Amino acid sequence: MLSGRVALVTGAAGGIGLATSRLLLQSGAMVGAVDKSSSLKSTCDALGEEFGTSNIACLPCDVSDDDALKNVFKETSRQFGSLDIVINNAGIGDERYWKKQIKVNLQSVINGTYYAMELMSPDKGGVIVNVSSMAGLHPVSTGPVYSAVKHGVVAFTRAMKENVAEKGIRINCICPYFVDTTMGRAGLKALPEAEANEVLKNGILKPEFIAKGIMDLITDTSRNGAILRANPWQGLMYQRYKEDMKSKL
Ligand SMILES: NC(=O)C1=CN([C@@H]2O[C@H](COP(=O)(O)OP(=O)(O)OC[C@H]3O[C@@H](n4cnc5c(N)ncnc54)[C@H](O)[C@@H]3O)[C@@H](O)[C@H]2O)C=CC1
Ligand SMILES: CCCCCC(=O)CC\C=C/C=C/C=C/[C@@H](O)[C@@H](O)CCCC(=O)O
Repeated sequence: MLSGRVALVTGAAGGIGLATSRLLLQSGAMVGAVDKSSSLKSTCDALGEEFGTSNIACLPCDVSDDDALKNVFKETSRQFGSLDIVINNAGIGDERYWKKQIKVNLQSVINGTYYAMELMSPDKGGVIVNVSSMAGLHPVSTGPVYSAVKHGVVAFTRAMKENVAEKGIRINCICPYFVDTTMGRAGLKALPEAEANEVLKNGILKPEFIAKGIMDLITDTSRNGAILRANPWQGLMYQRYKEDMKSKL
């Protein structure tokens, strides 16, 4: 389905980013895997074993370092000959380091979007998917700065739809509920008991389910500026805004 397409995934060493990288490779894409984790190399080696070493580029990088992020975007395009898909996924969820949250969870998404616009070819139908959170739609008292930056990811994605469309690119966003990853488990642990029990009652999503939602945003060429919610009781569902209703009248 994505044969010959080139993707860059940030936060690819684990969790949602790893699940998304695997699904992209299974679908025939080549993947530039970006992460600051020391486990990135072993992850890429394993993916190379399974999908072919020529289809994966291991690109260590701290996405909050603007120049380093720009370099891995350029390297992905250089190594594979183009850049068609960008998944701005890397993120942290720790209010003790709230300034770092702003840099990792929002600044890197903005930078990644602009770098993608510079490198994507206007006639190849590029697509950017930004990973926000349910906290990007519903403020969470235990994560005020996390909520703020994730709201920013949603707003930035929606605000950029016309700007990217001028370059033949689409930009979309996914907002997951709790997902069974390192961050998700830590976030759950940090909740007051009653709230944690509520989350467990609602259910925890699998990273592979979010990867499928991201794939939908990549392959559905009708979607630009779309906000896709992912929760255990409704599955994948597009957020509706009044301009969507107007356009449907
Ligand atoms: N797990 C969950 O419950 C939810 C997660 N999300 C979002 O999904 C995205 C992925 O999170 P998960 O896979 O759950 O977390 P995770 O912690 O399992 O994976 C995040 C990956 O990003 C990498 N990373 C973190 N900071 C980085 C930096 N400065 N530079 C490069 N790589 C960096 C980590 O090394 C890790 O491999 C994040 O943006 C998160 O906010 C959204 C909603 C729910
Ligand atoms: C600080 C670390 C957070 C861990 C990673 C996440 O982002 C987990 C998800 C964060 C927030 C969840 C918010 C839940 C809100 C509920 O009150 C409910 O109203 C959600 C409604 C579901 C929907 O709108 O689809």
